[in-house]
Amino acid sequence: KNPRGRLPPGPKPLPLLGNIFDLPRKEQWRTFSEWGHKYGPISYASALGKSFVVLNDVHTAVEMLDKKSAVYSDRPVLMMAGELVGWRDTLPFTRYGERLKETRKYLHGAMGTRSQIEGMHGLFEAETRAFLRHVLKRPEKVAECIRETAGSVILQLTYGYKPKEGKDDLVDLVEVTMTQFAEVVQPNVFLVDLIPPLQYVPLWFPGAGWKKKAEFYQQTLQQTAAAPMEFVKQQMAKGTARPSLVSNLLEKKNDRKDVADQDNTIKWAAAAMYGGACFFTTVSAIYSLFLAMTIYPNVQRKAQAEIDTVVGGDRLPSFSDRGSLLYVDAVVSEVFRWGALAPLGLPHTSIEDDIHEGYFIPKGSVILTNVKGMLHDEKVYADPWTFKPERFIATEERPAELDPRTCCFGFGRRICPGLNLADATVWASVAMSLAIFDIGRKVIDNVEIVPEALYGDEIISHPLPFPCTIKSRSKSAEALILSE
Ligand code: HEM
Repeated sequence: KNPRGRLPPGPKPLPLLGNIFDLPRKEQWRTFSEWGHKYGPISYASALGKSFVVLNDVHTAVEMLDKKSAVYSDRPVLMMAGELVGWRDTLPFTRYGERLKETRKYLHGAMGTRSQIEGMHGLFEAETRAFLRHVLKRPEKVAECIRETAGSVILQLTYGYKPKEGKDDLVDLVEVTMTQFAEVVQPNVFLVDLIPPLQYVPLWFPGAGWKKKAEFYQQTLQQTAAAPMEFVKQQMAKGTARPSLVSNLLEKKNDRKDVADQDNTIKWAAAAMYGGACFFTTVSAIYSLFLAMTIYPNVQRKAQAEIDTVVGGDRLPSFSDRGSLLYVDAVVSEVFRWGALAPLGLPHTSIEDDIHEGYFIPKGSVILTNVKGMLHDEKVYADPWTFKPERFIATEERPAELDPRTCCFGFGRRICPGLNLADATVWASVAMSLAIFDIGRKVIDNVEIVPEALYGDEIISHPLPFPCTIKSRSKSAEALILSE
């Protein structure tokens, strides 16, 4: 028994090893949901001397991570991805402290307010129109078109850099870096994550191939952060820079402080924009829309009927219509809920001991939020696995169900700084895609294929590739995007 208080309930630990065999390796959210049913909203496990606290409901996560954010806003140390490859320099993996505050301030200054996001509406609309044109030409490559568009939006906002259509060196470099990231961030794959002293093994040591890999990936990451920053500096020197997050920050830079240090902070703040957090989540949200529309044709028809009534057929929906397109808005919310793009959010850690609801939470505990479980909790969402935007529209018989934004963007001082941007880009994709396209089921040998809603098991989880057809709704719909 712990002298400081009772630990939260959880699976029974083994001597020395703790719960090493209880901690799931795959689809962790599923096991964590079972713990939620068995042990309640806070459960506890330990392994190799580390404490893990799993939160299974929104209320508890808000009470701990929002209301006690000074205690719960650190991140765990990731040996391979963070320390050796260098991802700790990017915001999602930055430890709690001054650097975190400064970087978040930079990002908040660039995309934290309504008027800043409104300033980006033109870009979102133009890029979404280009996206629709690309999909019309290559409907079977919709996933690729989504990635290209997300990359283009983020690179323009961050660096004023418009990638070349087709093949672009910077986009390619970013993709390589992100693939390397996905490999090194997986838990329990690299031994050094379990046995940290292995980091001191020299490069020449037999079996230290993983260390050479870390060094190589580190160079790629450094180059990916530095190259676009150099691009902006060169454009600024020539006087041809387009306004962007980086050009603004470089102009406003406070020269009283160490300039090199500030350049470094700006470089990594910018890298956080197109790093995993922005890119993969947006891509997954938009791909989830296409998946949901393939499975649920009635939802699609309802959204299209609303667009036809409010907007008509002779123009595309724009942000000025958002307030009148209630059902479309509900589709956006349902994409965030049903898709649960970040199934466990990102882990927080506590910087001091705490007592919460009578339970002792030791300093350094890794706090895992079961966001996917929260978004599919049948106590909160009726029929949670069905894509049903109506749930977010109150009727006389029942109130609207809980807005998924209360948890899908995370909590406290680590809450997603891109949430307004994400909401706006996803809205544009939903409204404009449904105005122009009919997304339908593939027919093979006279059999209609209804895809299953299957998602990958990564930190940011994507729908697995699925068959669908995408056709323009009419010649006049086509003309609206081709006339550009
Ligand atoms: C499309 C939907 C998106 C979802 C569902 C999402 C979700 C999340 C979640 C769950 C976290 C972790 C919060 C926590 O630790 O409690 C996070 C962090 C973060 N997100 Fe997003 N995100 C999205 C889009 C974006 C976009 C578009 C950007 C960039 C423009 C972005 C940038 C970030 C960054 C930089 C962090 C790390 C913040 C920190 O560690 O302090 N995200 N996001």
